[in-house]
Amino acid sequence: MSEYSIEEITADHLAHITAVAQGLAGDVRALVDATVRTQVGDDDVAAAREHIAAATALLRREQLPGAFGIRFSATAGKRNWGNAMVGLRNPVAPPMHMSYDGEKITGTVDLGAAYEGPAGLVHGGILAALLDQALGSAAENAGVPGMTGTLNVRYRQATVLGPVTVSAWLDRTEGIKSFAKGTVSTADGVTVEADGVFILPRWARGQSQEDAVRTVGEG
Ligand SMILES: CCCCCCCCCC(=O)SCCNC(=O)CCNC(=O)[C@H](O)C(C)(C)COP(=O)(O)OP(=O)(O)OC[C@H]1O[C@@H](n2cnc3c(N)ncnc32)[C@H](O)[C@@H]1OP(=O)(O)O
Repeated sequence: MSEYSIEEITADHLAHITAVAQGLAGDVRALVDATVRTQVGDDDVAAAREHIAAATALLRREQLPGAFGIRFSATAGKRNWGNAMVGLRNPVAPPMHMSYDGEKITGTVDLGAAYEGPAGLVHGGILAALLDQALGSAAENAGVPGMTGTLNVRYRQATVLGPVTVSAWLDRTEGIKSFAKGTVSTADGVTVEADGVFILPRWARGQSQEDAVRTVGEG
């Protein structure tokens, strides 16, 4: 699949482009938060829009033909920098920071005003997306990656905007199907529970486990 590619880069270049991408995405995230919460008058909004249009035109000077995709390299491992939940250069991603402890995955994320659903609370679709990512990554991390087939989400109590922790782990596998579970927690305790089935797509079946992780995996 063309969205997965090999791109060798040096460690120095990786450090440089990481810093540039994180800086830009962070600035745009701050702009989104400022946009949701601004109370300035029309003139200031008009002036801000001119600046934003100029910045957009600058960035449009040179663009990828499509999405970032998922890139592999010996130095950088896997780069899913366009990912909507964890992508390092994607300002839409909150982003969720993932850490790995054996087969358990922990995602930490601070959800601000841009992720609101009910007043002061996190949008349920955002929570489902974070869980989809974490459960899928748990399956991938355990060496049994797959596309989300089914994701069941149970919202046990409201999730207040602010810091949340997403936990995920592989429950079991059945052939090409991986079953993962996870939770979202805040200071209030567990707010959401999820379980999902992740299925190796037909085109990836028969590959070695290593190849499957490099061509199906995303987390
Ligand atoms: C990848 C690592 C990811 C890391 C991070 C992930 C975060 C992001 C995750 C995503 O957002 S993935 C994008 C959302 N998901 C998709 O777009 C998936 C679209 N669907 C497909 O690609 C295929 O339908 C799928 C790979 C899920 C299943 O492939 P097939 O339709 O060819 O399945 P097949 O007919 O061969 O059935 C294989 C087994 O899976 C079962 N199955 C099929 N579809 C299912 C389903 N949707 N839910 C549960 N089980 C399902 C099916 O019953 C059967 O079970 P048994 O072997 O026990 O008989």
